[in-house]
Amino acid sequence: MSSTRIRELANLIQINTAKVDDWLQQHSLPTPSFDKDGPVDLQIDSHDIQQARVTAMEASLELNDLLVGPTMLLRPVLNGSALQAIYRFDIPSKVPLDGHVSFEELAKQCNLYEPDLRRLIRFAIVYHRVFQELDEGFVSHTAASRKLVEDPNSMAGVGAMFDEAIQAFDQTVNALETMKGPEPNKSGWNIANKTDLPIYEYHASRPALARRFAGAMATFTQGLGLSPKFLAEGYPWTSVTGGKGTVVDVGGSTGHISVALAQVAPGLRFIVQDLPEVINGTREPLPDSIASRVEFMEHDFFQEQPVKADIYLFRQIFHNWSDPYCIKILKAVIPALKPGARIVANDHLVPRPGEMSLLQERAVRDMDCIMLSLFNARDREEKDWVKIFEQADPRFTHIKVWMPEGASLAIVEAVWSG
Ligand SMILES: C[S@@+](CC[C@H](N)C(=O)[O-])C[C@H]1O[C@@H](n2cnc3c(N)ncnc32)[C@H](O)[C@@H]1O
Repeated sequence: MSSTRIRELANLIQINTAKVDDWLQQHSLPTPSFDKDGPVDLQIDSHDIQQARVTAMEASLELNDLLVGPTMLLRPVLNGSALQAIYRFDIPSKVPLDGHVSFEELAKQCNLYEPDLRRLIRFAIVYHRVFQELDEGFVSHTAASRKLVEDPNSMAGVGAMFDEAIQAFDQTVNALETMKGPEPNKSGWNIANKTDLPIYEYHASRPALARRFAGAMATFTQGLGLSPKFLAEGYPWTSVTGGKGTVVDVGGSTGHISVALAQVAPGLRFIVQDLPEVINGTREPLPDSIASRVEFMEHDFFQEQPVKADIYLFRQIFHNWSDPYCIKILKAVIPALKPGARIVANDHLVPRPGEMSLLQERAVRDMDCIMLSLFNARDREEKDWVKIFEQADPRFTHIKVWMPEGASLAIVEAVWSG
């Protein structure tokens, strides 16, 4: 098998970590650990061993970045200004896909002071691997920055995260301190945007923001374990419906999930419901093979559900709302439910401590805290899911929660026994 960069890095990590470890043992120094009594600093006074330590650290960072991949590298670090500027001034489209552009020229095109633009770009280069500077003073693309040119949803994701969400994180503790209650307009996002409107109502009169948010949703479903295939393969769509029937994709945004599901369940019809500004905004193009089975409909899920269906899918909906609002959403579906109809939710499942790997648990805690900052809402543990169904109506029965193999989102199912 030929050597690749990732194998080379793994070797570097192996060799240099062994050098550090041998040296620490020879000098009877404690091994690094997160234990309460573990060493606060590694006391390495040998230049060579210090060098081995740095080599192992850098190789592991590069290996991490290569294995994580460009999409995930576009996610936040502590300072979001570089990616915010890249979004705000649409910098990726100003860098030629082949060749390069000077900082001076780029600054002119963005109407920015060149030293400021240069430092922001250099931050993005080292933190996000967005752009590179192969010749000093000249900017060219990397895979991540090219993705921002070629994939408008990725660019929308950067905008939603760095030109909207990150400002809400800053205000979250202020919101917790000064605003009490379950309402969706009591969040850090509300303080940051100086508005009493909840985020979706605020977006309603700002179609560009609504489109950006919908585009961001579509790109964030490309993360590890978030592919629609986990929902498509992890739920028995065909057996539950006898192979034909209707699925309402409530809050289905661009329809990207229904498009994926329609491909695995050829007998099912899908109705994607969302707010008017989303339904009339960016829509997923429908492949010919499924176009006749996927429809779009304006519907506010706090109003009575107008469609009688077999399954009502709520993917990443309930985590945008606090419990009393989730209960209202469920109650609004009840008039349309026939016995045996299913509610299927697809959301993160908050684990008990230690139940998931560190990386998985970080992803869930990350999303849970984003829900807090933007919506004054939350992700839920299994018992919380059971509780909201029981509180909405005791005729929701057979409540089951499971995690498809490799998925990041759990499937929650309740059957209407009405
Ligand atoms: C987090 S996104 C999830 C989108 C999609 N289900 C997915 O999994 O990608 C939440 C969606 O709920 C929609 N939404 C918010 N309030 C709504 C309401 N009152 N009625 C219908 N849809 C709403 C938003 O427009 C958005 O598309």
